[in-house]
Amino acid sequence: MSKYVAFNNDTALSYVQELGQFFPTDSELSCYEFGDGNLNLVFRIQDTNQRSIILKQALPYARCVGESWPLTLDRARIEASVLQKHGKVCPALTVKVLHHDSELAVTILEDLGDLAILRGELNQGQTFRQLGSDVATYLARTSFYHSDFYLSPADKKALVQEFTNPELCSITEDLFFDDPYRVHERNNFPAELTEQVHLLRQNSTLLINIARLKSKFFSSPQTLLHGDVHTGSIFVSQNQTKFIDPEFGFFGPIGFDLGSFIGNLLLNYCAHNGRVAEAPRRRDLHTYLLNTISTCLQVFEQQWLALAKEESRDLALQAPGFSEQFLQEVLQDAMGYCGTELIRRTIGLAHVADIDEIEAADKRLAVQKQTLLLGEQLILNAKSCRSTDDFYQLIISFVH
Ligand SMILES: Nc1ncnc2c1ncn2[C@@H]1O[C@H](COP(=O)(O)OP(=O)(O)O)[C@@H](O)[C@H]1O
Ligand SMILES: CSC[C@H]1O[C@H](OP(=O)(O)O)[C@H](O)[C@@H]1O
Repeated sequence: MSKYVAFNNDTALSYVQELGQFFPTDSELSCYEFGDGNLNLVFRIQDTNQRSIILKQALPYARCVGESWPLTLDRARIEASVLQKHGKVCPALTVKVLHHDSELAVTILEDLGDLAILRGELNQGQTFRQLGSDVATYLARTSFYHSDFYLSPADKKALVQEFTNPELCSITEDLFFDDPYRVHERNNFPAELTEQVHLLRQNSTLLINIARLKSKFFSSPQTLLHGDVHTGSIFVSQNQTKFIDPEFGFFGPIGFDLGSFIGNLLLNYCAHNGRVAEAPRRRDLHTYLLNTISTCLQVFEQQWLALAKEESRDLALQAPGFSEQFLQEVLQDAMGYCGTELIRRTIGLAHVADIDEIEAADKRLAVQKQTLLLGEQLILNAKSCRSTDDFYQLIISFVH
């Protein structure tokens, strides 16, 4: 019999007290639930001396929809294990796992409450100098050390099995590659976008590119991805960056995480057109976002190629020039996935606050038209991207 039970504030608190590991004995503890994500419960347990931990628990369904959308509890195991694997190769940029119980689908994490979620900060016009290089470092190190360049074929195949994540992958497969391109009740966009959406769905070249991206998502186990790199999955301060929430993790194409991240910066870029009235301020924020994208691409490339040169263990993959060729394809994939993130966040089920919180309907609509068009252009032009500079110049040519 399963011991699973969904916690409330009281039972989460008792569970932590029984573990007896995180606070001095006789501490006066309190607990409250404050999750704002689409899927899980998140509790903070704290004492009266500023000590606190986070308890995250998966529900047997998607929290944002309810029991009508059942969802595997195994996502908690996947999330904790990805964090442990990524934390080994990139400890400074990964939230720490303090405890995990797969049967209860519970993970206890370090409390990052001194930092803030990146999406909210960007929406308030905050900037973070180290963001582009930190994200690049996380993506380069986690993707390289879980790739065929580094792992033995046997270890890699065992890990691919351990991180098979069919139910969560199926959500991504539906929301990124199917729903936006067909009529579906999960989609969500204003009537004024109908004509643009209709044209998008009739673009046969676009649909072939979407098919290519989905096919690669299905069957390209290049590395252990985070699987859901958006600006709501990154905590930041002026001197720290921490990744959380990799429950969509699985072995997939390296370009998926990189493209998702850049897609979220571009969603924020376009949203500023509807959020920030003063032109000079808007220009500064746009410049910051473009510089962050440029830094992220360059540092990712530098670090990935350096790791490939110094740490590759597979003989054939060390052939001179191969890692550069491999990386070029990663960049093309990233540009395509970046486009799919822009489109699905505009007309699919899961939107972003960057756009949805724009109060004036006409300004919001103008932003939605821009993100849809930008997404389409990035997907259509992905194959012509041969370098990080090409990637950056293509973005510039579409946003200006
Ligand atoms: N380690 C943490 N420290 C502090 N707050 C956290 C931590 N992990 C999650 N949270 C809070 O809980 C919210 C939801 O967490 P998230 O992991 O994104 O949940 P979901 O899986 O439901 O998307 C985050 O936006 C953040 O406010
Ligand atoms: C019903 S899942 C929709 C969407 O939510 C996930 O993000 P998060 O849990 O971090 O809010 C993921 O991006 C899914 O595509």
